[in-house]
Amino acid sequence: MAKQTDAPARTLYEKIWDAHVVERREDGTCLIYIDRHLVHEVTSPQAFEALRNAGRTVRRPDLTLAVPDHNLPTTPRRDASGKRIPILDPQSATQLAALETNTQAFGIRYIGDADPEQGIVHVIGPEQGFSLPGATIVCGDSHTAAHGGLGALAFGIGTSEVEHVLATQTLLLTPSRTMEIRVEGALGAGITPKDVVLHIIGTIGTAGGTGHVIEFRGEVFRQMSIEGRITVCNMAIEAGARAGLVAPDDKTYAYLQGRPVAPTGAQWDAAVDWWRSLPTDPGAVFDSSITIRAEDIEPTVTWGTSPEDVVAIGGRVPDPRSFADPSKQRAAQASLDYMGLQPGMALADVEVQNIFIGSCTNSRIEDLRAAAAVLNGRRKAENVRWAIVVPGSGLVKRQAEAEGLDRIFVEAGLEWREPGCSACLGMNPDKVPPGERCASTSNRNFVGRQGPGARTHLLSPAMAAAAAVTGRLTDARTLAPLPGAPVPA
Ligand SMILES: CC(C)[C@H](C(=O)O)[C@@H](O)C(=O)O
Ligand code: SF4
Repeated sequence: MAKQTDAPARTLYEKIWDAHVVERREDGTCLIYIDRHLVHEVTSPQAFEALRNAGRTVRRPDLTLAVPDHNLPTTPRRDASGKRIPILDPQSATQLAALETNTQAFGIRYIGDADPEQGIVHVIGPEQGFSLPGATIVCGDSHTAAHGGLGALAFGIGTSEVEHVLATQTLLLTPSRTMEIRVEGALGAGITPKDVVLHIIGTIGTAGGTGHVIEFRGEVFRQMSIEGRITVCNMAIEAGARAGLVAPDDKTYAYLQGRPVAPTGAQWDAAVDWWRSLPTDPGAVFDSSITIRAEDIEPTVTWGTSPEDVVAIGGRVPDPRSFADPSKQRAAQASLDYMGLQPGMALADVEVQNIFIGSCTNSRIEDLRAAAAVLNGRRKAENVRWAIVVPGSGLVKRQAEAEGLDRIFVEAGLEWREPGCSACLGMNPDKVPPGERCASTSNRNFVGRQGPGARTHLLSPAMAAAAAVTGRLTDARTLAPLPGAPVPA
C-alpha cells in the first residue's frame, strides 16, 4: 500500500516560498528572507545614500555582490599604461564611481570594470555559483528572473526595496499565483531556447503571466542546457510574470559544482540533498496551465515594438486589421510605422544594417558557439554597417577566446568587445542609429530601446549571425555550418 502522507502536494515555487517565510502577516503578506542580492550601478545609488542618511549598515555584505554593467563602454577600459580611460557621459561616470565607493564603504564584494570576472549581473550570478537552486535572489533589475533557470526564485525589485534588502536581508511580499507552461514533444533541428521563449510570449502575450510565477515544465526544458533555461527564464518578465523557474536537476548540479563561490564539501552534499526535494510534487495544482507543442516552434523573430509581436521567420509582417481587438490594431499600426514595415512583407525581405549578439539573454558561451557555427568561414554582408559580439562576462570572453570563437567573429567582420549590457539598451556608447534596423539577441524591442529611433528585431544568436551574413532576416537553418565550425553544446 502506498505510504499515507498528510503533507499537501506543492509546486517548486511554493516550496521555495515556504522555506523563506520569516513571518506571515494576517493580510497575507509575508516577510521573506533573501539569500542573494545582486547590485548594479543604475538602481543602487539612492539605496546606499538612504542607508548612509539613516546611519545603517548592510546587514549581510557576504550575501551581496556588486558589478557594473549597464553604463560601461564595451571598448577597452584601460590604456596601455593601465590607466583608466575616462567615461565620457557624466551620468554614467557618476553612477559607476558611486558603485565603487559605495561597495568599498559598505564592505560589499565588487567585481570592478577591469576585473577579469566582470560581466552582466545576470550572467555572473550563475557563473560564479552565487545564484543557487532553491534560493531567493533579488536585484534592482527586471531581468533577475534569469536566475530561475537554476531553480531559484529570482525577481527584480525597485530601489526602495534594494535599500530594504541591504538593511535587513528581507522583503515584505505577497505570494504570487502559479502558472505552468509545458512545452511537450521534441524541438525541430536548429530550434533554440530563444525561439522557444519568443514563441511562448507570442502565444500568451506580454500580459499572459501577470501576477504569476511561471514554472517551465515538460520534455523540452528537461532536455535544455542550463544556459538555455536561463535564456527562457530571463524573458519570463516579458510575458508579464513576476519570475520564471525551471526545476533543478542533475544538469543544474553539474553546472554549479566547482564554480568560484558554490558550496563545497559537506555543504555541497547537504545543498544537493535539499535541492533534490524541490521539484513540484505529483498532484500539485497550478493556478493556470498552458501546453505548447514543441513541433509548432519555428525560428522566431519580432516584427513590432513589443516582445509579443513575433512571427516565424518564414512568415510575413501581419496586417494590423488581422487583429480582432481594436486597441491591438492601433498598436500594430503604430509598431509598423515605427519599424518602417509594410503589412504582408516577407520577413526574409527585411534588410538589417546592425547586428548585436549579446545581453543577459544570449551572451553565454553556448550562444557565442551557436553564432560562431554560422559565421565560421563566412563574411558579413556589405549592407551590415555595424556588427558587435559582446560576451556576457570576462569568463565567457576568455572561454570563447580559448575556443577560437573571437577569431571567427573578427574574420567575419564583426567586432569582439568587452563584457557589458552594451546595445541591449541605450545607457552606454553602443547605440543603433535612428531609422536603422538591428538584428538583436537581446530581450526588448521597445521604441527607442537601442537608441532613439532604432528599430529592433529580437532573435536567437544563430539567427543574428545568419542576418549578419546575408544582410537581411534569414532562417539560420539555411546556412549549414561549414566544415570545421564549432559545435554548439
Ligand atoms: C536599468 C535597469 C533598471 C533595467 C531593468 O530593470 O531591467 C534594465 O536592465 C533593462 O533591461 O531595462
Ligand atoms: S543586458 Fe539588457 S536586459 Fe540584461 S540587465 Fe543589461 S540592460 Fe537589462
